[in-house]
Amino acid sequence: MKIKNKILLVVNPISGGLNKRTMLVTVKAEIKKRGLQLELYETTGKKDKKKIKRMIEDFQPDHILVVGGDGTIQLVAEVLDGHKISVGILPAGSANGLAVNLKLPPKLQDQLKIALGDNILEMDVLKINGRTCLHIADLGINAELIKNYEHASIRGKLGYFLKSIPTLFHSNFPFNFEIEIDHMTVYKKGILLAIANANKFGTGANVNPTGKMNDGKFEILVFKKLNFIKIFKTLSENAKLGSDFVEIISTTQAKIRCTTPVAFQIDGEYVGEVCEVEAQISPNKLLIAVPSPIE
Ligand SMILES: Nc1ncnc2c1ncn2[C@@H]1O[C@H](COP(=O)(O)OP(=O)(O)OP(=O)(O)O)[C@@H](O)[C@H]1O
Repeated sequence: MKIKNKILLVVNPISGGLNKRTMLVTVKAEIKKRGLQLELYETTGKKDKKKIKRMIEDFQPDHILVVGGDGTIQLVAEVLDGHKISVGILPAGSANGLAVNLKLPPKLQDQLKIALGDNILEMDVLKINGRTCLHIADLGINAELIKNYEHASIRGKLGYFLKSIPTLFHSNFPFNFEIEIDHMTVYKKGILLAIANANKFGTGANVNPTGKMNDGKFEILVFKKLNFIKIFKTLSENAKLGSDFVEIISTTQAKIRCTTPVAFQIDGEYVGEVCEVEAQISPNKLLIAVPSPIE
């Protein structure tokens, strides 16, 4: 395992609506205690990629610690595309979908041990319509919910639930999906088509229980109908979802077309309505610190 001497700490000061001051005191104290060199970068929302790239060239870090939500981790992953620098996450966003999938613990001290530890996962990264996806993207009803939730005044799971009621009434589901994989085309009808590198949505729904983040593949999940009991079951760790509820296709690349524009989200961020999506596994992995070795 590569020795970590130089740590670049990337902090998003606004993510999750949290004040990071106390958190940063703890993080800096731990880095000092370990005798590591530290450089801090605070994101501004403007030209962050370019500025982080320059810091990497100047400081030559061995490891990057990210304090932020999924958007900040994506930003760092994009800067690191092709680099062999590892990343540790200190989740500080509103949903923290990647942290949920990596099973990171809730306490900062435990997160720090993992984020500075030696268990590094060579994680697959998806490129979807040219954007980076680290855990789950989807077309359909969940993306519509995320779009409405972004404008909601009540945050958290309650806000998501309250927003779901009008969304379900106004949605045009089911949608017609044309899925092209290796020159073979299949047609599916469903309420939601997910493109999953990981197992869970940020809300904890375990929709892809057998998916692995380091197998060089992703899953296309087509949810056929709106079955609230089955959706509720996905919140259990060992959810068994029959093919009458969800159909799963494992692949390395796919083109998906819809007959009408459908709401689309990547890693919990609403992208817009699209008719065509192209997804493939990137040749470059993201080296990410995880709680225990993952085969
Ligand atoms: N200093 C800043 N001021 C305003 N916006 C910022 C700043 N730094 C970063 N951003 C914006 O923050 C967004 C990324 O936030 P991030 O996804 O990390 O947190 P979040 O939205 O709270 O969390 P999650 O994705 O887990 O729900 C990007 O849109 C980026 O442009």
